[in-house]
Amino acid sequence: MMDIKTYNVIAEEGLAEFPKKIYTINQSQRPDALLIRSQDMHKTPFGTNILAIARAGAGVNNIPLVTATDMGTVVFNTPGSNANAVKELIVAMLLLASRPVVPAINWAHKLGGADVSLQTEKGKDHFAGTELLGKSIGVVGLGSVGSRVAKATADLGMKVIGYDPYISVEHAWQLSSDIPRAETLEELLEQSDFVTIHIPYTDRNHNLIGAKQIEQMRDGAVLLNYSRGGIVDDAAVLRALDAGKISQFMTDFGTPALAANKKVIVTPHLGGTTEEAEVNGARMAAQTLRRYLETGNINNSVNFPSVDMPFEAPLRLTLIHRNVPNMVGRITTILANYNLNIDNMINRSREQIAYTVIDMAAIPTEQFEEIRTELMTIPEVIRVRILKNPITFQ
Ligand SMILES: NC(=O)C1=CN([C@@H]2O[C@H](COP(=O)(O)OP(=O)(O)OC[C@H]3O[C@@H](n4cnc5c(N)ncnc54)[C@H](O)[C@@H]3O)[C@@H](O)[C@H]2O)C=CC1
Ligand SMILES: O=C(O)C(=O)COP(=O)(O)O
Repeated sequence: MMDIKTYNVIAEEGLAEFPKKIYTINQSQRPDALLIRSQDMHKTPFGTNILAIARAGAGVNNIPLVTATDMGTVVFNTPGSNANAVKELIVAMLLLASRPVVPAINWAHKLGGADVSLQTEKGKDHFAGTELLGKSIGVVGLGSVGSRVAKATADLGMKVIGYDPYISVEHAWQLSSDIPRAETLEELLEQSDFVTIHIPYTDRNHNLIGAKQIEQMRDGAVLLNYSRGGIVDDAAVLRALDAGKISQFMTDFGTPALAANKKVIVTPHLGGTTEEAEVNGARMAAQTLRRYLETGNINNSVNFPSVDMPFEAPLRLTLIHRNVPNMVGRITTILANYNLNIDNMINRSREQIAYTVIDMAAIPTEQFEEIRTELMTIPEVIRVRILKNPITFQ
């Protein structure tokens, strides 16, 4: 049996992916893997018993990736699972930035008496807005969310300009060729009535939008941050709002200072919070976790290489080790000493870490621990697992 520990609200549909015959959920003091959303894993200790952490969602800045990698803990996310939810919220926020719908509703609800319609017609002009049609929007980051935002806003008749110097081939294909791309962030900022950010929080992206970038924006522009706090320098934004340089800031990452400012609209980290996105993310995370725990195959990892080798032999050895020369030689020498014949093998690396998967014929279960211990004597080996093929193992 393996135990999955969860943090945050994880959709039942995702948990249902774990068959009760082989998994328990939140039952063990020493779980085998974690299934989380925004839980701050920098402040949540986890030990080497944790083989993997699956983040149902996109951002992984809540997970100490270097520590996890050094411990041999594979971290996954669920690319694109909540991108439509974020896109739809961005459309809503753009509309709210253009038309004072919320104050207008609050006003309308307070109206009373027999002449409500008279008061309505007399007062509604206080709530006149503007239209999105023909306005320009700069989309910073053209990944799963940004590419969808670019398409949706183009469909609304906005003039879209994108910026993503690191765009993946897959996302570049998804992006309409009609959407022009800026060479520099400055070029995007200078041309946009609205600027929306859809990039991960990394050291490099800390305060990507600061005082200098805000100065490059159009006077009266609207800024949206539905990526992460820390990507936008909130103090610089508040100064720019007070000075009238930008007109509104809409963010999913509130602070007391932001919430106290009338030109700021704060939403409570709602981007990925729809029923559909929660189910998508939980299912995808659970499936990815199961694949890794049961077969050792890796996809959608943010710290380990992808590996997809059909599990056909009775036994599979998986080894996480440092990416240094002659590892495969040293590993196979040990296996040869046990007279073990290799059916299939794959070795992949990603930066400092490497992953070797070896398929072979059945050996007695009693030998597992001895072989595992011997392989662990190689100093660069971090973790060894021996997986039984549930179909072929005798
Ligand atoms: N508010 C919410 O609830 C949600 C927030 N997010 C945030 O949005 C981020 C993006 O999500 P996805 O689009 O799904 O991720 P993604 O990985 O598909 O796309 C991110 C894109 O940003 C680009 N990028 C990175 N640094 C950049 C920079 N300095 N300038 C321009 N482009 C840059 C990358 O090349 C990539 O194409 C996540 O990392 C997460 O922090 C995502 C989902 C929900
Ligand atoms: O996917 C992301 O990066 C998000 O920010 C969504 O976070 P959540 O799963 O709603 O806590």
